[in-house]
Amino acid sequence: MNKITIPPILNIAVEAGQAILEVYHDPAQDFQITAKKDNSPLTAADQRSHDIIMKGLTALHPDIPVLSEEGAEVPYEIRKDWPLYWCVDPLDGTKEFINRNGEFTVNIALMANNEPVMGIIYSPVLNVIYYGSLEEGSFKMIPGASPERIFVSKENSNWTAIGSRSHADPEEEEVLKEFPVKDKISIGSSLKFCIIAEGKAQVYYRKGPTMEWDTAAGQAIAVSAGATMLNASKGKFYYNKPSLLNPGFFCYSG
Ligand SMILES: Nc1ncnc2c1ncn2[C@@H]1O[C@H](COP(=O)(O)O)[C@@H](OP(=O)(O)O)[C@H]1O
Ligand SMILES: [Mg+2]
Repeated sequence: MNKITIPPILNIAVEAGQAILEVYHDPAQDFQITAKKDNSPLTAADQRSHDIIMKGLTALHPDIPVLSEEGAEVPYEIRKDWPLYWCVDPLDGTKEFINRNGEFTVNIALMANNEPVMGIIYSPVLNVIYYGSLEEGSFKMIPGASPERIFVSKENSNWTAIGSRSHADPEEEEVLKEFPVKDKISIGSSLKFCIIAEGKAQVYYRKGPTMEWDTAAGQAIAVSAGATMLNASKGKFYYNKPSLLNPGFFCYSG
């Protein structure tokens, strides 16, 4: 097996993000929206990003399987025995992409024994990469520039909560009362985990549904920067479940 290192994966994420941007900035594109099973919009950009990531990851690591939102469904009976796999969301924040507000990301996570151990998130519009591994910590980088190490906030009071722009649940406010929250901000996509990782917000509570590929890379980056990820009952947050639908969760500083 080839040694797994982060830099070539960063290049794949940036290449995928640039392909997304070509669609995003094309004024002739009406995004060819079709309905997926969960009714979220599917665009040409999702598919282009998926193809680049699949090609890139399988060329680098032909022996590591890929579970992608845009890939074929893999039966639980097969994936349950994977010791290592990539969990990929080629374009997270499709609603934000369609609304052209820039809040979408490319997400690649390495899963070892069903835990996110490495994560890469690229925001094509911001042209910023967040990445991290449990071994080496988390970083923020403009492609081609030097990476900056990032850490969660050490703030004990005056917390900022971060939540979904398009899928917030009114009951989230209630649960957030157990944290010292003073402010609330909303943003689309896995950027929420990155903002926790760089200490600009302290808690992300999500009541409503997400899929495993929405959280895997973000969890790896946030946890590698010092955050805690728990399910909504404060238990362990599991991956590679028979259903890839996530329960509610908390991701918070410390
Ligand atoms: N009813 C539902 N069932 C499953 N996942 C849902 C969902 N509604 C939203 N999501 C997930 O929430 C993600 C968006 O989160 P956010 O609102 O934080 O940006 C979506 O990612 P995609 O945009 O990649 O489809 C989608 O996977
Ligand atoms: Mg997603």
